[in-house]
Amino acid sequence: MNDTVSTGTAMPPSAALEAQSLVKRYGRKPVLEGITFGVQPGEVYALAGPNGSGKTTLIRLLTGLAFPTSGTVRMLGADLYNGGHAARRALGAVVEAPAAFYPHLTGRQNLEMVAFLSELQGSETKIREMLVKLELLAVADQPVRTYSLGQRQRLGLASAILHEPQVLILDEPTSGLDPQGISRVHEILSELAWKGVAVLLSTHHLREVSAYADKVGILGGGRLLDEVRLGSKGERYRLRVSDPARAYAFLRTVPGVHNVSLRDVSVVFEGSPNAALAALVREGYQVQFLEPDYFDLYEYYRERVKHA
Ligand SMILES: Nc1ncnc2c1ncn2[C@@H]1O[C@H](COP(=O)(O)OP(=O)(O)OP(=O)(O)O)[C@@H](O)[C@H]1O
Repeated sequence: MNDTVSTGTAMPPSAALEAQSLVKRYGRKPVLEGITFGVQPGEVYALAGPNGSGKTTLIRLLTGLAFPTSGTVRMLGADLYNGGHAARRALGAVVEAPAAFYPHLTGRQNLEMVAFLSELQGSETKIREMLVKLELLAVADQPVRTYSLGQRQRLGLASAILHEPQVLILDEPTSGLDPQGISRVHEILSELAWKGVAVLLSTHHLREVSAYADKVGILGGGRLLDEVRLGSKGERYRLRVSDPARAYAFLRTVPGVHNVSLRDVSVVFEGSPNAALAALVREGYQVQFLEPDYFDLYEYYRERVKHA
């Protein structure tokens, strides 16, 4: 496993969204087998997994659209299945995107309907703000049936976050969006997380999501195979040097250089690249290259799913 990430399924008690030992069977067919994980306030958690691994089923359980065979889901500490209103009030969600809307009503009217149903105060201003944020103002007064897929996706997100939920759950929020739409959604989700919202999304786009997710849960065969915490990028370096085994041992003694490891014929470390380079050159090593060591989530995922 890559050194820039850490894994584990331990769940601190302060998670805004907590799934505990979730099992789902259809008849005798097991779809999810004992899923336990949590999403903290301010965290973006991406669920990844091959087709049929159970992402949509898990999202349906987490949003109360389906019931588990056993296990619990808590939203801000309230039980989703028995706690009723308290848990659901905290939740905003788009499951099976794009969300369903009244096609003959305009985008604005659809949001008014959502605001009415969730008894939102001051909704006119909030709806306008949301239309601006999601870049839908120009089409706000057109019927939704005339919207493109990207516009529907953004309207779905608008309706999910209109009541300012503390937990946001989205099934593939960027599928069908163009690059500009994708980065707009990223910005919005990052901003919500920054404000303390716990965001859970499912995705097939690992390289895209690794740019802004804090954690990735890898589902495979109905189990949570791994959780990957994405480290701060650009702090690790990799170098190729003559006699890497000896250089590895030497770098471990250099001040300002830490967490040194040997990966194949490369030496990987954290800390100051200048300190490492100067020390190696001073000792007579020939350094062929030194570069930032970016963690490739996609490659890691492929290996993890292959060996599951
Ligand atoms: N209502 C159902 N009855 C029986 N089996 C079901 C039902 N819903 C889902 N399944 C099965 O559960 C498994 C997981 O399906 P799910 O849709 O959750 O996977 P997914 O990871 O979301 O897949 P994809 O990436 O293709 O969307 C599949 O084998 C699917 O056939």
